Amino acid sequence: MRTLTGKELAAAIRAQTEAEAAAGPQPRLAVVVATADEASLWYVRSIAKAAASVGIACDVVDLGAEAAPERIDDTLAKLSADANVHGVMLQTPLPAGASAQRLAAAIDPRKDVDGANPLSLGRLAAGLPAFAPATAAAVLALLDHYEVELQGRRAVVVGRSTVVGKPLAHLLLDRHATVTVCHSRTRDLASVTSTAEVLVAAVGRPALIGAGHVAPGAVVIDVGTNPTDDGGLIGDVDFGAVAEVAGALTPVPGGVGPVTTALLLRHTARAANLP
Ligand SMILES: NC(=O)C1=CN([C@@H]2O[C@H](COP(=O)(O)OP(=O)(O)OC[C@H]3O[C@@H](n4cnc5c(N)ncnc54)[C@H](OP(=O)(O)O)[C@@H]3O)[C@@H](O)[C@H]2O)C=CC1
Ligand SMILES: Nc1nc(=O)c2c([nH]1)NC[C@@H]1CN(c3ccc(C(=O)N[C@@H](CCC(=O)O)C(=O)O)cc3)C=[N+]21
Repeated sequence: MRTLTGKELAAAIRAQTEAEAAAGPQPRLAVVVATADEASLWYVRSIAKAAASVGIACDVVDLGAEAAPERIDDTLAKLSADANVHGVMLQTPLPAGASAQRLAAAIDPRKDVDGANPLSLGRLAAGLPAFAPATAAAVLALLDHYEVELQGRRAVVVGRSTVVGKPLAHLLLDRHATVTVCHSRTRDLASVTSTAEVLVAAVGRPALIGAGHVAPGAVVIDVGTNPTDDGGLIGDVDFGAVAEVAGALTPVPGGVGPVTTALLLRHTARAANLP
């Protein structure tokens, strides 16, 4: 079994991004936050730290966990109109009553470095240039880095969120995989996932995917980052059990996560250099 780690790939992407960022005016990313969710805030801090390390300016605009949707909308619109800001990201989760899908429409698609605007998802589905959500792009980047063949192969994505599952299904289709998407209403999940040559879990349920869900030799990508009681992190895949069956598997932590952060910064540098 090959362990597909993401740290080295993330470092390589950051190095490239540092060079891209240095080639023009300093890129600036604005991260809009309206949550007290610890995992989400951890991600924001790691974005800020990684941005500093590659020469990208990062403003965290914290509106507080009680922010009204109108205020979030207004903030996104102002940042989208600000010529000094090249990338705008709206962090999830959001306060009750606020819809990420609705609010993200206020992000200028040219600055939509986490592919959250419905226009970005539509363009992705249509095969037009757009920023993909960094997490979905990270799954593709890992598969490419480890030279996993996609054309003609059976790929199964578990999860259909706008941030991960849906855009990822389009990216895999675009690479000529035969794609099946599963979700909470899927009947007999294991019977579907065990047909996958490439299996991606993006659910948010600790160790949902066990040995019985995986075909021998399959490539398994674990997007899940579920906090544990002792302050650690566990994926959607039961690593120990699936490692006995799979041909290749990403670890959590140290798999998709670091690549996600690196790609968000790459997108920001590219947004700053758009003609
Ligand atoms: N490493 C990284 O960079 C990132 C990691 N994540 C992590 O990925 C995971 C998924 O995130 P996200 O997509 O935002 O989550 P969402 O909660 O938005 O979506 C979860 C999806 O999983 C489906 N689902 C839930 N339970 C089951 C089940 N028992 N069987 C099959 N499908 C199920 C849901 O189905 P339905 O649509 O029917 O409700 C839904 O489509 C989380 O652990 C999150 O922390 C997220 C973003 C980035
Ligand atoms: N609009 C939006 N887009 C997102 O992409 C998004 C979001 N909202 N809200 C929160 C989730 C979560 N997320 C993570 C990204 C990287 C790691 C990551 O790098 N984790 C490290 C380890 C962290 C640790 O050890 O605690 C790793 O996997 O190695 C984790 C989680 C992005 N998210």
